[in-house]
Amino acid sequence: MTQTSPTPVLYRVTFMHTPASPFTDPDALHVQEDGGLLVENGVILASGTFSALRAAHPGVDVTDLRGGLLLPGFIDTHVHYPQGRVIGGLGMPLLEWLDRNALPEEARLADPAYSRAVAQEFTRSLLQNGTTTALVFGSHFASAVDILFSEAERTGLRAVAGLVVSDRLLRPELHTTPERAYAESKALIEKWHGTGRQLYAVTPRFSLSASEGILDACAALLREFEGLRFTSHINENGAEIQTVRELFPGARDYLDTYERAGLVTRHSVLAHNLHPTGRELGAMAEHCCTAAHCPCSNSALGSGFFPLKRHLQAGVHVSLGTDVGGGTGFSMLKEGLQAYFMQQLQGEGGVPLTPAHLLYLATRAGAEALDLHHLTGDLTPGKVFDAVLVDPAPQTPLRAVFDAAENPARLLAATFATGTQGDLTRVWAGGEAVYCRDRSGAALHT
Ligand SMILES: O=c1[nH]c(=O)c2nc[nH]c2[nH]1
Ligand SMILES: [Zn+2]
Repeated sequence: MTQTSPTPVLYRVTFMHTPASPFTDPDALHVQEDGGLLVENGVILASGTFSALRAAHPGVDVTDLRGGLLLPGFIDTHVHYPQGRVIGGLGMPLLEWLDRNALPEEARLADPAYSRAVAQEFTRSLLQNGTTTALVFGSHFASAVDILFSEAERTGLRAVAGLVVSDRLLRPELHTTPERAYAESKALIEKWHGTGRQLYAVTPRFSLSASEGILDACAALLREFEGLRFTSHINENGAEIQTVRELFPGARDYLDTYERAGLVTRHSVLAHNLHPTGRELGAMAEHCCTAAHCPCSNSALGSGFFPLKRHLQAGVHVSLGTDVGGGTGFSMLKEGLQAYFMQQLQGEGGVPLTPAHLLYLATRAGAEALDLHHLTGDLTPGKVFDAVLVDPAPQTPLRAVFDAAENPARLLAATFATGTQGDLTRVWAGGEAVYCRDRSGAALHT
């Protein structure tokens, strides 16, 4: 990634963010109309009204973004790098979808030329959608994961990613051994963990495809290296859960297959968790791990409704993920809206989500899940300037709402309800403009 400019810039724009959680703090949403954000060396130095910041910093260059709405860069906590080209495999439950749709494509990433093209599409798709940090489910091939990290670092995406490891029940070319999984992961960790914006996540695909030996190899890596993250899948689909039960007769439940290997910690993010037991929720809360909720995928694969209320009541942290390609695209706006829909559809059993909840789930909740909230996830001074500008073009549905809005809260609600990638015109990662589109629709970066 190119160096950030050391020259300070004062951004003039209405901005919103959630430095706290609306699930616990009714005043979590901060709205600054005609705001100012002073950014230097990629870091936010000061924030407030534009007039106050202008008075305090009269000589600083101003970038005028009035007419738009600035939000923190989105944080997608579950997205599969090798699945961008198989979005849209509708009409199948999880295990059939894996066999017929996802795994044949994942096998193609053995070819470095193929994986480079896919990595470029993937990083571009995330940044164009305003996602500046992602917990990425990598590839089964170490060469493809190396290429992903180099593309992420080149484009400015903060990727928390790793080699996906499995040793049974997928396809032979996607299987490895505990020894090879350990050795290849270690080499990637030594090269990429903490390099630039990149971090490493130890990633067994799911217990269905992982022997105890490979889970132990994952645990050895977590013990050996500081600050690694851990991610996998859990409790997504009835047939999957039943198979895991048969494969681990000694385990109390699905979570226990990871827990007894020492894989469930503050740095663990488990995707889905649609069908948890009370014990699993209690243990997840105790270990301070996160459930990544992926509502578009859950709908597309018919996997079920996410029991958000039970997670919150148990004290389990929840973040949001697109789960491309089980999910339907890279938009965290669409994902937030689908989360809202699915809670609405549960009636009394659902949690009524406000636009503040959706913004929190799409930004700060992900930063907390990844233990990166000291760096990103909101726009308070001291944070890195990871941000996205919503600035709908004239004569578009969202522009009509923006122009008519009587208060800024309407802007946020409408952004989630009807905003698309086409309404996002600028994205910054670490203060650097990593995506920029002019009013004609021409992409100027990435
Ligand atoms: O939604 C999912 N997508 C996947 O690729 C996958 N692999 C295991 N379990 C999974 N669930
Ligand atoms: Zn997934």
